[in-house]
Amino acid sequence: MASFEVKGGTKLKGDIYPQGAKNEALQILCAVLLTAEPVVISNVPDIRDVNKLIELLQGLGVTVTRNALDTYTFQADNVNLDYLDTELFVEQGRAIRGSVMIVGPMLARFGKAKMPKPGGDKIGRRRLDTHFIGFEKLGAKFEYSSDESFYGVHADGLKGAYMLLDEASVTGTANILMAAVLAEGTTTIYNAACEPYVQQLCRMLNRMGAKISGVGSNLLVIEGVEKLGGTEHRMLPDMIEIGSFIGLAAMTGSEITIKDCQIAELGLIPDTFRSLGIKMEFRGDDIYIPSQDHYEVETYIDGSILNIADHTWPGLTPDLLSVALVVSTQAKGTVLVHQKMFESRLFFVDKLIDMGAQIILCDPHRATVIGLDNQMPLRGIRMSSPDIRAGVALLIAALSAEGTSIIDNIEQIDRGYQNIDGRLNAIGAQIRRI
Ligand SMILES: CC(=O)N[C@H]1[C@@H](OP(=O)(O)OP(=O)(O)OC[C@H]2O[C@@H](n3ccc(=O)[nH]c3=O)[C@H](O)[C@@H]2O)O[C@H](CO)[C@@H](O)[C@@H]1O
Ligand SMILES: C=C(OP(=O)(O)O)C(=O)O
Repeated sequence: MASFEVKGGTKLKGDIYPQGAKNEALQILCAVLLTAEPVVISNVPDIRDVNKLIELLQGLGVTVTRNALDTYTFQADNVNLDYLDTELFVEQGRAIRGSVMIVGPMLARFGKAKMPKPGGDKIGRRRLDTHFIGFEKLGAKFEYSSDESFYGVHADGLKGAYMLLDEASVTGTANILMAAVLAEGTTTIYNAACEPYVQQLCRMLNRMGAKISGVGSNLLVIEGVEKLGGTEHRMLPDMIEIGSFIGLAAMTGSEITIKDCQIAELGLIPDTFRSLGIKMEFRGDDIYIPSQDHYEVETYIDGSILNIADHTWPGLTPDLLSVALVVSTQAKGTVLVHQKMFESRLFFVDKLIDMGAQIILCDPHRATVIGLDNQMPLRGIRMSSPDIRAGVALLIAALSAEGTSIIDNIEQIDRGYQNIDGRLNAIGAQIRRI
């Protein structure tokens, strides 16, 4: 288990480039299984979860060529279905959440797929019913072994169908979509998730020859095709990383320019941080955050307390609530943070309380943060990162704190943030990997 030693209290200054989007990458990489032709993907982040998925694809027989640091060619012309029965596959599948999205493409192209209960953050219940109900609607037979926590599907041929998803699951929508593109006839997915990750997947599949309309909405209509071909795809910058950098700049009083953000794809993210009083300017496609000693939380028109809550897209992604919460600890004012989707994602606040933050955890989903207005800096402590986003929130807290902090279990941060210590040290942070 690796740790970060973080010397806090230093202002950072300079330009930083966001990596390619982790959650998009996990979908896009699974989509390479839909064709025997080469698929070239660029802006691939060099992070643990993505690298593990690439290893899994290699295990399945996909030829992977690294053309440049962030660019790969994938060719799935010799997929080995027996690999699904190996212990290595089970181990790789269990390690990451994104592995579940091999099921849709495998089912569509080879008529069968199986999957151990996937990994990912332990942030509450993470059911997969939406995925498998969707496959069943397309005509697949579903089997579940509760002893081994193994999910399996098989079909002689998928048939298009109408479905109203029981929840707008991000990975569920991607998975069903990847099965439906090769199904016979028309599939309609209503209550589809429409995060930029899913929109990007739709655009890529259409370039491969799929016929998907309604991209960006919660009603996707897919005319099945017989075959898909190769394509080239570039990943969007990681919107969660961009939000994390905005929070980091505010909390440490740093002047930072986040480069090439594809601002049009960020939805409510900039305005959410603005509502905490954080100033920022859009300069072309860069986000410039000036050094600010104070930031004051907005209240609503009727004077009531600001509420930052997650929602399916185009609402605020749940993956940024931990960062919004940590930034609120030094704002002027009070914020109610409401994590609706996951019930175990706010428990990390006990570490912030140990550092001196004023937070009341109302229940597993809600925390009230009473901002300290930079009158009392947080104190460095030893802590452990429970999940990827809490981990980065703790890193931001440690960079703002007086004294030295140790953050253990940084493998969680490495799951989704590429060389975060190196990149932040380049603009003045003092982070040592120990
Ligand atoms: C690899 C990947 O892409 N992971 C992301 C993906 O996970 P993932 O696709 O696993 O998450 P889902 O969208 O399926 O669901 C997330 C949680 O929200 C609940 N839920 C979801 C939709 C809904 O309408 N109502 C509802 O209550 C689900 O029950 C679940 O507890 O989307 C999540 C929600 O944006 C993000 O936190 C994860 O980072
Ligand atoms: C919850 C997350 O990831 P995963 O779904 O891979 O666990 C996340 O990216 O914040």
